[in-house]
Amino acid sequence: MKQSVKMIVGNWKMNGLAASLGEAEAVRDTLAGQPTAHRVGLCLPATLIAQAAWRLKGGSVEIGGQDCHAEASGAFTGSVSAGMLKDAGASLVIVGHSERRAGFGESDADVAAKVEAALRAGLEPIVCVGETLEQRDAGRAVEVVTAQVAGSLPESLRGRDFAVAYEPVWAIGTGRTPTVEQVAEMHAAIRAALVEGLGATTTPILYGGSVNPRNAAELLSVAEVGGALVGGASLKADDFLAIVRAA
Ligand SMILES: O=C(CO)COP(=O)(O)O
Repeated sequence: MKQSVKMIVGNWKMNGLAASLGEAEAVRDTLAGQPTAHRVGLCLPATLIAQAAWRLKGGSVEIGGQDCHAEASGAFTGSVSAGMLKDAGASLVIVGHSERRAGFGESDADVAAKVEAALRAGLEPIVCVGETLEQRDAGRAVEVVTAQVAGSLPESLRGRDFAVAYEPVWAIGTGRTPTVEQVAEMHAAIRAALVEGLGATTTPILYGGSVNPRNAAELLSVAEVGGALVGGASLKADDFLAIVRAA
């Protein structure tokens, strides 16, 4: 199904200081003057969320975190809980990003536990899946991603608001993107897995990986692409807004 309202979400990763929130304010101001039908969000470093919530108050930009702990509180030095993100002003949270899966050893079960924590805190999770180049070259992309969907999305998501982001690991930060045929194949497989597992027929499936103002319109026009999860190009308001306009 082609979804008309898209979800365009920026992931700033470990980038940005208080001064960088000027870019977020520019996004807010532009959307105030030229409203869009699409949902627009920015997933910020945890340190900026409270200040962003205050500075962007009243605008249409949704604020999110980039990860959360599976527990609500406790002796987990350095970690941030879903409830803390919510308390700071977030409404979204990315979970299971490949940089967390690879760099921090997060398994599908770990991701599912974080999804549960996000739901308990009242956050809308954006659950990331995606194959490595090695897995794609071995012809296993659909199998790998289907297994990630089955393992990372708990039954408690049934009927809840959430999104899935398909982010092929080899497309992240590389300037390389899959062909529209590859995107269509992967998003169709993810939709089938979502319908089978959770009856989720309309949950947005975002595409992420080297989305930029030049390729956004083509990627966002593919069947079952319900939006974009944008890394590097979300750091500058002009680029991010160009992607929103391309949707
Ligand atoms: O990982 C990503 C978003 O979560 C994609 O990053 P880039 O857009 O920088 O490739």
